[in-house]
Amino acid sequence: MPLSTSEVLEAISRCNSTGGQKGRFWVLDPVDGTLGFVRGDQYAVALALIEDGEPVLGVLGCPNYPMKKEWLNYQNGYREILSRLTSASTEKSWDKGCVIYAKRGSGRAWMQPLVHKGKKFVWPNSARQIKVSTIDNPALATFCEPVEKANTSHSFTAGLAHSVGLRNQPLRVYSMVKYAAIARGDAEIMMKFARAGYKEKIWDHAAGVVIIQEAGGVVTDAGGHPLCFSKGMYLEGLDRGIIVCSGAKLHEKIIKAVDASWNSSSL
Ligand SMILES: Nc1ncnc2c1ncn2[C@@H]1O[C@H](COP(=O)(O)O)[C@@H](OP(=O)(O)O)[C@H]1O
Ligand SMILES: [Mg+2]
Repeated sequence: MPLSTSEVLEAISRCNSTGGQKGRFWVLDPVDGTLGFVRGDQYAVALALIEDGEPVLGVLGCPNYPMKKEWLNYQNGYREILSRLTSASTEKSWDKGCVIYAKRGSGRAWMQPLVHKGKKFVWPNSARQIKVSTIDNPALATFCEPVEKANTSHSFTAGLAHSVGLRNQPLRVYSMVKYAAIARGDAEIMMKFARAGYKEKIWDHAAGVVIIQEAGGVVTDAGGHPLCFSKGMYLEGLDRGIIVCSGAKLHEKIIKAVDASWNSSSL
């Protein structure tokens, strides 16, 4: 039986899990990419179920995911394009927003439109399976990274991109929509190198990790180790940064490039 609004709110307010290696709990980031949200750009509603320290279910609601991948890019003026389109008579046909989800071990990740134009949604309806990109040539690959300079080192990733042979400009996107973009095959790589001392939170990654893995991709820290969701609210022991790739070949190249350039970086 579905829960009422007040029952859902009551359940959310309990929020008493401290995480850890045992047990089952939900991780919710109600607005991931707060800056993207307030700027009318990309943001995500991210939900994951963690069982015995492993994310087993991931759901990403991406209300502003655009029709064209290029419009994800903050610097391409997505907001301006969007406002021009929505102010014109095309508003009704503007098709944006999706929900992406996956269950661990199923080998499948799914995407469906966020809005069903009044139709009752009976799964699978218009849900379709998504897979990561098959591009493994760095010259053809696109990498994503946070928009905010404060959240990652753009100069370090520019150096990595150069040494690996990535030629495309980075796709700078707010929030876990970056994970969604890779799961959908709209980009091949995500890199995030936060400043020393910043501790990544489990709710900023858990849903994305399940979705990427089930869509055929790889998520590790910069040492090539899986992210650890069993030590409470932080990704404890994270080695330098987070690397998400559509496949093992690109992933290996990035990890090697990080090792080669880390000591001479100022991070
Ligand atoms: N100084 C910092 N370095 C790295 N990440 C940070 C940060 N400050 C905040 N963040 C995290 O980065 C998330 C946004 O991701 P991105 O930079 O990829 O758009 C924020 O999620 P919220 O917006 O939910 O707080 C926040 O958890
Ligand atoms: Mg967040």
